Amino acid sequence: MSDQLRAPDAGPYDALLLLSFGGPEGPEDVVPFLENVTRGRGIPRERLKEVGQHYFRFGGVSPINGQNRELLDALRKDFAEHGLDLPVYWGNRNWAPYLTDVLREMAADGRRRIAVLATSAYASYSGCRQYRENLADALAALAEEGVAELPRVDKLRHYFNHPGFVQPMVEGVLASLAALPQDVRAGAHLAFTTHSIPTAAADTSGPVEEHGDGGAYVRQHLDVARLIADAVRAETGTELPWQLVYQSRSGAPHIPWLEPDICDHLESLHEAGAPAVVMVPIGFVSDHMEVLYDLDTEATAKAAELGLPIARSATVGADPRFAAAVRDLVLERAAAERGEAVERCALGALGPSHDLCAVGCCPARAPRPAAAGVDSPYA
Ligand SMILES: CC1=C(CCC(=O)O)c2cc3nc(cc4[nH]c(cc5[nH]c(cc1n2)c(C)c5CCC(=O)O)c(CCC(=O)O)c4C)C(CCC(=O)O)=C3C
Ligand SMILES: [Fe+2]
Repeated sequence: MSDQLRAPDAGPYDALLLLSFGGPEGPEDVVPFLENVTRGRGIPRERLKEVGQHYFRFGGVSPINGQNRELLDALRKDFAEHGLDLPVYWGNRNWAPYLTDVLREMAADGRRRIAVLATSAYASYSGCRQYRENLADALAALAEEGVAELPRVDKLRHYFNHPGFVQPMVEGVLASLAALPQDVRAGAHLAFTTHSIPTAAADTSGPVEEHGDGGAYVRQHLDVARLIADAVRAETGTELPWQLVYQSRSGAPHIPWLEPDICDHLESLHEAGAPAVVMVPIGFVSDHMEVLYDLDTEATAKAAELGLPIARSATVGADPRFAAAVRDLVLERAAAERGEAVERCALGALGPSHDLCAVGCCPARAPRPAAAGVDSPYA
């Protein structure tokens, strides 16, 4: 049989779990959802009221669940088209379908070795370890219930620099530039945006060797921003000025978070005479609430007030190239787990991210058990 026809081997994995944030599906879900998200996180009441309003503006429905359903469809379609016989499940950290429930279902279906794709592409406590803690919590809950054989969960590596994540965003930027008025296009600024996090969390993001000065979180985002800016220059022949900026700040005002905020950045650009801006939300996998509210609503209104032409480029969402990248990540990890030599696909200067988080990678403020790392209590 030719290579093309041989079915790809996902062994030892017998399932893929799409693990996401979760979001409300109606007005009555909003407050309990926010309580789930912020339990023990010290978010001021005022901020919660304000974020609740963002959801109510959209009928209490977060777009994230619909986007995950589309991604599930894209993954199943891609796997079927490539002869990869691997069932795909979906569970969330903060809303139904809950992670614990889906892992219980997977165990009952006889799944023993699960590859996990988190809908978060970069290192950080919020984007990586917190998902691993929730996996450990879910396994602990199943053990408590007396589930005899707990499945083993392996979280797939960070994919911020995988071409299947980067290339759709390059196209998105080109499309946004084309949508700007012709006379301002050539001078447009690219504002790459991601979720602000406390500077202390950024500085300790990634493995211990990468701590300090924004840590792996900032370096990974800068690498992706540079890759996209370079690809756009190669395509348009114009070097557009760019900067990495932040959005969706939360937490108490006296705690430092990554800055500048996108809205302050728009003001500075306007003052400096920038003719137009494309916002590029590289920190997010789909157009969820942070993108629809903080960029498409708030920042877009700020730009209108300044008279600054603005566009927002697409996130990868359910792009077939992203689905193919997920297949690549599963097969890469499967081969590595079988002890085979693997080629790991990665663009940019940083190289492919690690499979297993080391001790001290993206530490929590208060240490808790986390699965899928070198010190996981669930081997
Ligand atoms: C790095 C990062 C990502 C990207 C990685 C990833 O995707 O995981 C992300 C994604 C998301 N964050 C989301 C929602 C929220 N995040 C909050 C709060 C926080 N996020 C933080 C960080 C991140 N968040 C942090 C440091 C906090 C402060 C509280 C704490 O220290 O933990 C709050 C509380 C209210 C507020 O303070 O904003 C909400 C409601 C949704 C769902 C959106 C939807 O419904 O469509 C998604 C995808
Ligand atoms: Fe968040």
